[in-house]
Amino acid sequence: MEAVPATTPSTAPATAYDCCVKVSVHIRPLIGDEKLQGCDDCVVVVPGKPQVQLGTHSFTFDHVYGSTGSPSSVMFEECASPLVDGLFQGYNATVLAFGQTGSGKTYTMGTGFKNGYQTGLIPQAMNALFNKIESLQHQVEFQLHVSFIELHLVDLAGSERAKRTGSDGMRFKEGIHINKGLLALGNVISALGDEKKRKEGAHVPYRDSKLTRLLQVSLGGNSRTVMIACVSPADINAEETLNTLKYANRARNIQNKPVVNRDPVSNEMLTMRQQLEFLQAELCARGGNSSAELENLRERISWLEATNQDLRRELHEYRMRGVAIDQSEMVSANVGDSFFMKNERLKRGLQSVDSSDYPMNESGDSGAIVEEAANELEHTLRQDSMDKELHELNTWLQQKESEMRLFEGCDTMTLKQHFGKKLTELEEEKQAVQIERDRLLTEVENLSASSDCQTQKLQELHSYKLKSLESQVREETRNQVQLSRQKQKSDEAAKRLQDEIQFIKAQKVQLQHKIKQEAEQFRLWKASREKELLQLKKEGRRNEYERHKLQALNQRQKMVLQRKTEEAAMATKRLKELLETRKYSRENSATSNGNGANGQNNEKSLQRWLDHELEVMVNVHEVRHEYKKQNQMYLAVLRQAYEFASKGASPPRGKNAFPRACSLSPNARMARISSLENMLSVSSNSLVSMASQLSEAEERERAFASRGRWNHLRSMADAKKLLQYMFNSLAHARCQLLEKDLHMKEMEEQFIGILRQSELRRKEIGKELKAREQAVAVTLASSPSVNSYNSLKHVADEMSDPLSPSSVPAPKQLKYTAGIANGSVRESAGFLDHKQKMVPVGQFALKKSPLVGNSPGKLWRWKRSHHQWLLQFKWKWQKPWRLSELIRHSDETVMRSKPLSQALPEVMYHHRRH
Ligand SMILES: Nc1ncnc2c1ncn2[C@@H]1O[C@H](COP(=O)(O)OP(=O)(O)OP(=O)(O)O)[C@@H](O)[C@H]1O
Repeated sequence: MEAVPATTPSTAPATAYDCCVKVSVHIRPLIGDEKLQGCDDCVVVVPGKPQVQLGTHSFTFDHVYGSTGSPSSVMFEECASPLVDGLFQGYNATVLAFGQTGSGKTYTMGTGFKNGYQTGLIPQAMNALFNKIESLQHQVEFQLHVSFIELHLVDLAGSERAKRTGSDGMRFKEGIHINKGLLALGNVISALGDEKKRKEGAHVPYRDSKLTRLLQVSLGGNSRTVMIACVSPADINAEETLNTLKYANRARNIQNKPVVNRDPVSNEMLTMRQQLEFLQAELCARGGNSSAELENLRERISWLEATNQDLRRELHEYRMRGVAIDQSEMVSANVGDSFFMKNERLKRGLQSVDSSDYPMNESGDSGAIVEEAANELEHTLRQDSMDKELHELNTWLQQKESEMRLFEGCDTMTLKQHFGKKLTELEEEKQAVQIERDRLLTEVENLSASSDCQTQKLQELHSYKLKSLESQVREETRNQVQLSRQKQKSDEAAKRLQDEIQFIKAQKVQLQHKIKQEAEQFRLWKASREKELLQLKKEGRRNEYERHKLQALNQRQKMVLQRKTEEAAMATKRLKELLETRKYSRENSATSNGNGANGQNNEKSLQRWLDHELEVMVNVHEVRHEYKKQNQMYLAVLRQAYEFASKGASPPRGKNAFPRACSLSPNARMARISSLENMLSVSSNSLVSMASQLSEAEERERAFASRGRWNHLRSMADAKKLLQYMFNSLAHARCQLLEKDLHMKEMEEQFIGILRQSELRRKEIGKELKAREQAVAVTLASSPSVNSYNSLKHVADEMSDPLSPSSVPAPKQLKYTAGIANGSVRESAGFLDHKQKMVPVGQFALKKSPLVGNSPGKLWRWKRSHHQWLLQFKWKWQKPWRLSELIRHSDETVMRSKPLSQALPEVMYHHRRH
C-alpha cells in the first residue's frame, strides 16, 4: 500500500518500530500430498517464543504463526493492521509474502479466496481500510487506486519441483513472469459505497494510498514493511525451508526510512509554516547578527587598544633612545602618515637641538623637544583611534536604526497580520473540530442506548471519528502555542534591537564627550608648551647674548692684562738693569777715586751718577705705579673668579655683581673660570717680579740712608759743578714740564670739545637706547625673568671698563700703605712719604699734585708690609692650587659657603693688615 502523491517528505521522525522490516514466519500444516508421502514435521517452534528451530539451526523472528506458534487469526491484527493505520497518517505500507512454492503465500495473503470467504491479510486489510474511510467520510475525501501485480521469481529446479507437486498457478520455464490484473477487490470497494468527498471548509489533510502486493527484490525504501515468511513443515522441503528462514532472518536487519507523504494543501500549509519559521529565523538571525557585530566591534576595539599599546611601547623606546631614532623603524611601525609627520617633527626638534639654537640648556632641552613631539603623536593617535571608534559606532547605529525601521514598518505589520490571521484560523478550526466532536459525542451517547448490530458499527465509527477529532484539536492547540511563541520571539527581538540602539547611542555620547575632553586637554597643554617655548627662546637669546659678551669680556680682559703685564715687565726689567749697572759703576768709581782721576773725568762721572740715580728713582716710581695697577687688576679678576666659583649662589650685590654666572651653562662657566685662573696666574707672576725688584730698590735706598747719598763728593768744586748740573737739569725739566702743561692744556681743550660732542652724541644714543629699552621692556612684559634682563644691563655696564679701578672700591685700595710706591720723584731727600695716599689710576692720571707733593713715606714700613704680603701671597697663590680643580672636586668650598661680601674683604684685609 502506497500513499500518493509522493510530495515533500515530512520531517516527522519515524519510530524505531517503523525503521526495521518486520519479519514473521507462517508455518502451514502438512498438506495432503505430504501426508501421503509420509513426510515428517521438521520445523519446531520454541514454546512461548517467536523462535523456530530446524535441525541444529535456530531462528528468532518478530512473530511465528502456525504449528505450535501463534494462531494465524491474529496475524492481521499484529502485522497488517498497524500498517493500515499508518496509511491514514501518510505512510506507505508493504506486506510481503515470501517463501518456496506451495509454502502458503497465496493462502496467507488471502488472494485465493473462494466464495467470498475472506481470511487472508489482503481482504482483512481491505475491510479495515474501507472501515476507516467510512469513518472519515464526512471530513475527508478519499480516492482509491487499485492495481495487482504478481511477480514470480522462478528457477528451473523450483519449477520442476512445482510440476512435481502439482501446484496450480502460472508457470514459466524461465525468467520472471509478471501478471497484472485487478482482483475482486473492486467488489470490496463497491461494497463500501461511493467515494466520499471531504466536507467543504474542513482543513484536515487527507492521505491517498494504494495497496500494493509486490514481491520486492530489495526491501529497503520509503515504506513500513512487513514480511511474512511462509514455510512448509515437511522434511522433504527442509532445504528450501532452511534457505527461506535464513533469508528471512537476514531481512530483519534491513532498515527502512518511511516518511509521511502529504497532499498539496498540506504542502501549502507546510510551506507557509516554513515561511513563518524562515521569517522567525530571519528575525532571530538579525538579532544574532547584532550580537555578532557587537562582538566584531569589540574585537576591533581590542585590536585598536592592542595597537595603541604597541605604539605607546614603541614611543617609549624612542624616548629612551632619544636622538638615535631611525626612520626605518618608524616605517616598520606602520602607523600612518600622521606618525611620519610627527616623526619628522621629532627629528627636526632633535636637529634643532644639535644646531644649538638654544644653548641655554645643553643637556635637557632635547628631552623636552622629544617629549613635546611624543605628546603630539600620542594625541594624534588617540584622536585617530577615537574617531575610528566613533565612525564605527555611527555605522553600527545607522544599521540598527534601519533594522528598527524595517521592524517597525511594513515587515512587522505583515508579520503581525500573518500571525494574527493564522491564530484566528487555527482558533476557528479548533472550534469547528470541537463542535464536530461534541456532536459525535452526543450521537454516541444516543446510540449507546440501542444495541443492534448496525448501531454498534455506527458507534464504533463515531468513536473512531472522535479519536481523530481529538487528535486534530490537540494538533491545532499545538500550532496555536507555536505561533504564539513565534510572535513572542518577534516582540522580544524588537525589544532587543531597541535596547541595542539605546546602548550604542549612550556609547556614542560618551565617546564624543571623551574626544572633546581630550582635545581640550591637548589644547591647554599645547598653549602652555608654546608659551614655555617662547620664554625659553627669549631666555636662550638673552643667554646667548651674555655668552658672547662674556667671551668678549674674557678677550678684552686678557688683552688689557697682557698690555699692563708687558709694561710692568719692561719697567721691572729696566729697574733691574739700572740697579745692576749702578752696582757695577759704583765699584768702578771707587777704584777710580782711589787712583786720583782727573777733574774732567770726575765731573762727568758725577753727572752720570746723578742721572742714573734720578733714573732709578723714576723707574722705581714707574714700577710701583705698575704694581698698583697690576694689583688692582688682580683683585678685580680674583673677585670675578669668586663670583663664578660660587655659582652666583650669593645674592647679587648691587650694580657690580655678577649674577650671570648662574645663568651660564656649566661649560661656559668653567671656561670663564679657567680664563680667570690664567689671568690670575699671569698677574701673580708679574706682581711677584715687580715686588722683588722693588724690594731690591728698597735695600739700596736703605743703604743710602745709612751711609749718605752724597758722601762720595770729595770737594766743594765737585759739589758746585754737580749742583750746577742739577740746576740745569731741573730748569730743563721744568721747561719741558711747562711745555707739556701747555700741550696738555691744548689737549684738554680739544678733549673738552670732543667730550662735549661725545656728550651730545651720548645723549642721542641714550634717547635711542631708552626707546629700545622701552620696546624690549614691552616685549619682556610677560616675561617673569626681569632679573635676567637686569643682569644683561649689568654685563653691559661691566663691559664699559672691566678692569677699571672702579670695579674695586677705591677706599679699600687707598688704605693699602704702599711705602716706596708713594714716593715722589721730586722728593729726592724724603724718598718715603707715609702721608701720601694711593688714589685711583683715573684720578692719578688727571691730578698732578700727588706727583709733585711731598710724600716722604717710610721704606721700612713698605718693606715690612710688602714682604709679609709677599709671603702671604706666595703661600696663597704659588701653591699648586687651581680654582677649577677645587670647584670640580667640591662645590662646598669655603668660598661658596661664605657670602661674597665677606670673602672679598677678607682678602683685602690680608693686604691691609700686613
Ligand atoms: N495455513 C494453511 N492451512 C491449511 N492449508 C493451507 C495453509 N497454507 C496453505 N495451505 C494449502 O497448501 C496449498 C498450497 O498453498 P498455496 O497455494 O497458498 O501455496 P503457494 O505458496 O501460493 O504456492 P505457489 O507459490 O505455487 O503459488 C494449498 O492447497 C493451500 O490450501
